[in-house]
Amino acid sequence: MAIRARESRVDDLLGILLQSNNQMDSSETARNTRSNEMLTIEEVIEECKQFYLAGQETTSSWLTWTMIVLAMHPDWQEKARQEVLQVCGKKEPNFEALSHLKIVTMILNEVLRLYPPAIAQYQHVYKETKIGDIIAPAGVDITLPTLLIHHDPGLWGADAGEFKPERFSAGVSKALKDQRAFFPFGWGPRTCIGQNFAMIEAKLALAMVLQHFSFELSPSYTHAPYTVTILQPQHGAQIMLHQL
Ligand code: HEM
Repeated sequence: MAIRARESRVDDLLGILLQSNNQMDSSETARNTRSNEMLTIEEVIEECKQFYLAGQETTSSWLTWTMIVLAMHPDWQEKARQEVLQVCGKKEPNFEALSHLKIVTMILNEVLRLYPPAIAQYQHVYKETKIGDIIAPAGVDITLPTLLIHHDPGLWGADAGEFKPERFSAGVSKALKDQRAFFPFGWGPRTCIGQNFAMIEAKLALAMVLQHFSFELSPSYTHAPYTVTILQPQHGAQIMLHQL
């Protein structure tokens, strides 16, 4: 994918995300101050639906892209498998073991960078907000193009389009100069509430696949990332598994 963000706008766009989260209007504040009250049963039902919708396709897309990318890069697949076997053997990984999977975490972060399930994030401006040279009037909707920013060579280097998990070898904070440019789960007070859960889920699923199978792309696979709400492989992910 040849994707370029207009570099001069990137800082402004990132700033908008932070500032708009800090400048909630009175209705938003009122919503937050309700936090001590009991939820109604309808609100509990809506929260459950939200968890289901926000938590299922996103993690499934993440794991699908991870399988595709590791099938394309057998060297990283093998490195990840060796780490899992060293830490967990063939036993089902427990929480403690998952926290020691450094290479797996680097790979998962790099997949989130290249294939963020949520390709953009949307902010509504409640009251006029000035960020740098931009004045965002009340009522404007702002799109933060996560996918473009995650692929921007100005932020990530000339190899921004390449799968290089080693960029995350010292953690997210050291992967790039401005760590606000990596935001697969959003940012600020409304950041994804499920992100730690999702990371555990993805590590567990990937570790168990690596323990028991090697995998490669089928000749019928065509690389065509596209979005219908979530970033997905347009023609499916045809992957051949070989039991180990
Ligand atoms: C790869 C997995 C996931 C990705 C990429 C992802 C991404 C996101 C993003 C971008 C947002 C918007 C944040 C913002 O506006 O700043 C969000 C919000 C949310 N996510 Fe996730 N998410 C994932 C997994 C999950 C899971 C597993 C759950 C629940 C079990 C979940 C529950 C939520 C909820 C409830 C919100 C709304 C939070 C709020 O408005 O306060 N997400 N997620």
